[in-house]
This record gives sequence, structure tokens and C-alpha cells, in this order.
Amino acid sequence: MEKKILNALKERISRQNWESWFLDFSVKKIENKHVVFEVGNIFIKDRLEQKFGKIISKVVRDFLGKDSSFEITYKEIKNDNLGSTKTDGPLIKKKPLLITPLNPKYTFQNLIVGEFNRFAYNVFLEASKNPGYYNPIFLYSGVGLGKTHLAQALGNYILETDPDMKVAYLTSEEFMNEMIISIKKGTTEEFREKYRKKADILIIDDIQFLIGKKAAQIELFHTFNAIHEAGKQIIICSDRTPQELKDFHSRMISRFQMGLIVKISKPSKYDLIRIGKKILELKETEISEEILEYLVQIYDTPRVLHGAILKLIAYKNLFGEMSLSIAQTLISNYKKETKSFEEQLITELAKMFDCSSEEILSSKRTKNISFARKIGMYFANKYLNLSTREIGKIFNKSHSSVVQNLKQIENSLKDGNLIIKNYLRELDKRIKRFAEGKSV
Ligand SMILES: Nc1ncnc2c1ncn2[C@@H]1O[C@H](COP(=O)(O)OP(=O)(O)OP(=O)(O)O)[C@@H](O)[C@H]1O
Repeated sequence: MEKKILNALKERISRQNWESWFLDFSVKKIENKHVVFEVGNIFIKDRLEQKFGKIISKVVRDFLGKDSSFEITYKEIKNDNLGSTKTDGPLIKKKPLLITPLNPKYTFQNLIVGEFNRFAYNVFLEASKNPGYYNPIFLYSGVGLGKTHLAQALGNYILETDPDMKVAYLTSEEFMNEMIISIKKGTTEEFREKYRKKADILIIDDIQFLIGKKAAQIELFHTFNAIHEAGKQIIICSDRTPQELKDFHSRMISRFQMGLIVKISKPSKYDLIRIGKKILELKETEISEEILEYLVQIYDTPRVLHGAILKLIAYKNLFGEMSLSIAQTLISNYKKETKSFEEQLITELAKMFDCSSEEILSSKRTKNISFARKIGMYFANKYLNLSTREIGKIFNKSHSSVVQNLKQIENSLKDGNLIIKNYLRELDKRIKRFAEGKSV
């Protein structure tokens, strides 16, 4: 009977649809007049129900009678296998060769899943296991709702399971800048090779940046085609739908529409609290639920919530305490205050080292400025609890140069360097005064 039902279905469905959607479709069991079908994942289950529900129902009724029914189940993916570093793998893990760096914290495990992103999460999880199957994937959402996190989670997952894969993640702005540099240097062939041939997975974030940048759009179009034709995975992240990418050539828009378009919506307050807890867990620190509840009344996206939590953590680190009333005062000060802790840190460094904020943030390597930068980086890390990646963003420096600078200061402090100690003490005093709202 199972076979007959499947054959009858196959006859009614076009070959193309059968090959796209029914390849792992099977009959799990038939109980009385109820058929339980099974597919590989929730995404396919949803699609089958929406697109082919009527045909399936008709075929089932043809065989089992008018009052028969069916359901589609899917093989659940166990969450504890996701990107875990604790699985019993080889003791020495092969280090993946990265074309571009990924944030190791952006994993599926660290992603809170709720109604707002469940579909996108399932699609990405499936794509991680089967790269190229849904191609391209176009992910869009409002600002700061977790696109980068989700897209990089796929990259991290793939590298974790297969370190030989070459994952390239970059924003469309980085893509364009690299293209321009390669034109200037006469190395366009290498640039093209890197993304068109070497990458197995290409993730382009913030595609909307290319609006109005025709040359980069054309280059990306050719890269897209090369990767797509080779059956490799392409992921495009955007703050708007493909149709809303005004001025993109219609050929390009139709390429984006050819695969799966998935959306992340705004999380509920309940989900934002869960995200807040996850951010705190990753920072290995605690802030009461009462404070989190207060924060989610004000901040409604993970990105701004993340920023607010970092500020509270910085304060807690400086003063060793945090309470709802402190949080309320801080947040209302921040709302009035145009400067953030990080900006104030740069201002104070500039004052202490007699240079400008721009110089601190530049690539200038004068002794005085390099030293100021190192002190600032160390302070941001140890006193404000910012990660090396966050510090890299603030100071416009690569992750490895931040790590190196921190090490140097750490070693000097171990050797009892009093000058550094005094600078840190002075900086601490100034930032605390700023945090308390007094002018420095
Ligand atoms: N569902 C989630 N679970 C846990 N953390 C999340 C979630 N969504 C977002 N975050 C966190 O919120 C911050 C902002 O997310 P992310 O940068 O991925 O957003 P985005 O949509 O790519 O932003 P943009 O629109 O600026 O490109 C990150 O620190 C991320 O880890």
C-alpha cells in the first residue's frame, strides 16, 4: 500500500517538483485510515503541506476512502549536536583555513529561536547540513535582528563539521573595497579566483550597500553566477526584500528570487529577555531578570539590547555593583548622553596622551599614539569587559593586532610596569566620573 500511494502521488506531480520536494518523502506508517508521511526536515514538511497538501489528501482518499486523513512528520534535529565543541571528535581538531574570519560566538547554539526566526533558523540549519540544496538563500530583516549571527552560524557549523570547506563571509562593502583595491593593484584575477573558485560557501551581508554601486553589482553578479553554477552555496543578507533593492538590475533581483527568501521578524519581549540572558551568559556575567525586563521595555531589537547590556556590564565591572535603580539612571543618562563609554574612552585617551581622537583611531604608529591605543585596548578589555572583537571594531584594528597589544600590556604589568598601572588608574577614575555623569 505504501508504494502504491507514493507511485500515485508521483504520477500527479511534475518531475521537477518531485525532485525538489519529494526525494526523501516516505510513508512512515498507516494506521486504520490515517497515513503518516515522513520527510527530512520541518522546512520541507511546511512546504509540502502548503503546496501539495490538496494533492496528497486526494491520493490518500482515493486509496483509503473519503474519511481518511494524513499528516507529515519530520525527523527532529537534536539541539545538543549543534556546533558543539564538546562532541567526541578527534582530540586534535583540524583548524579550518578561513578565507575571511567568522565570529566564533555566532553559532546555532548561541542563537535563541522563537516564532520570530524559527523558519529562517530551520532553513539555515538544513542548509548547513546540505550546502547548495536551497540556493541561493536570501535572508532579510530589519536592522539588528540577527541576520549576521544566523548566517555566520551556518559558516561556523560547516567549518566545525568539515574543516576543509572554504567559507567566505563578507559585507558587500568589503567585497566592493576589495574589488577596488584589486583593480588598483592589478590583481583582479586573484580577487575573482578567491570568491568565484576557492569559496565553497559565499555569504554576502548587507547587500543593500551596493545600491547605486553599479560596477560592484556587476562584479557580484558574475561571482554569484560562477558560484551558483558550481552548485556551491550562496547566502545574501539584506535589510529589505529583493524587490525593494531599487536600482539593482532586474537580472540580479531575479537571481535572488530564484532560491529561498526567508525573513526574521521582530522578537517578542519574552524572546528578547531570552536573548538578553544569552548575551549575559556569553559574557559570563549576571544581571537580574528585573533589569532585563526593564531593558526590553525600551530596546526592541537584539542589537540595541546587546549594546545596552554591554553598557551595564561595563558599569558593573567598574563599580562592582548593579541594581534596577542604577540601570534606570544609567539608561536615562545614556539616552541624554550622546557619548558612549567607548567614545569617552577614546576622548580620555586623547586628552591623556595629548593627541586627537582621530589619531588614536588612525593607523598612525607614532610611539605615543601606539602606546595610548594599547592602554585603551587593555582598559576596554579588563575594565569594560569588551571582547577582543568588539575592541577591534572600536579601534579599527584587526583581531590579531588587538590580541597582540593586550598581551604586551599584560606582560609589562606582570613585570611591574608602574607607568602603565598609573595610566590605567587615571583612566579608571575618568571613566567612572563619566559614568556617574560628572564632567571630567
Ligand atoms: N536570536 C538571537 N539569539 C541570540 N543573540 C542574538 C539573536 N539575534 C541577534 N542576536 C545578537 O544581537 C546582535 C545583533 O545581531 P546581528 O548583528 O546578527 O544583527 P543583523 O540583523 O545582522 O544586524 P544589521 O542589520 O546591522 O546587519 C548580535 O550580538 C547577535 O549575537
